[in-house]
Amino acid sequence: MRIDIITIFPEYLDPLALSLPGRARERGLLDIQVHDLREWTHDRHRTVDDTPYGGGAGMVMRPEPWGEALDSVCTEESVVIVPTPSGEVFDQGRAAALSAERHLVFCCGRYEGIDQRVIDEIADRWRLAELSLGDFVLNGGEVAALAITEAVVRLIPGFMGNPDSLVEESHADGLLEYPVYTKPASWRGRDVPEVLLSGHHGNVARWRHEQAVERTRARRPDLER
Ligand SMILES: COC(=O)c1ccnc(N)c1
Repeated sequence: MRIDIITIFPEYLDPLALSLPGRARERGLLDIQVHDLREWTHDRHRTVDDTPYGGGAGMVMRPEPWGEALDSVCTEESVVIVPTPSGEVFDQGRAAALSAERHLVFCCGRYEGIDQRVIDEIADRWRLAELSLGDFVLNGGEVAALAITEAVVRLIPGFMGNPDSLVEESHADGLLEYPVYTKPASWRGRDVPEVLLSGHHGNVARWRHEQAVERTRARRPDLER
């Protein structure tokens, strides 16, 4: 998979060089390129924003630099992701679908947003995904691009050292994950549930499923089937 991220704060994406994505890059599973949107400006001040038509506070990102950046980066197989609070809510199912794609392009907006004609241009020429991390506002799309990238690339076949660890994750089966324990068996007077020390795999599996159902019911009734 190749991922291109276009932003006016490229250093915000430095964490992608660490840990999982860094190792996958070395193994050739993943190629991530971060681009400064100002590469596609031509004025002395490298201007990327201007005042909004119709008035109002703040600034809007100009369409020209975005248009040139997308012309330069996108191909016919690109999925162009625009992180925005007004997008569809990103979830594990979407992460799995995106992990099967060959090319993701992230457009990280700042200010009051990107001129709508850029979004319309993307929708006409490539596959557009306007995605939200949830009902809250950030100062820019970079944090969301980091989160979406991590959620997606860890699902790429061959990416995780132990693929078994992906099977019982939260949301993988539509439920929240069960509670986990490790040594010591007793800690500050708190004991590990007996069933987990029993060595009876059937009982352990049953207990874990019951815990996942109970936790989902309590915290995320919207996920209940
Ligand atoms: C500028 O982008 C955002 O504020 C944003 C992006 C994705 N999800 C959100 N909840 C907010």
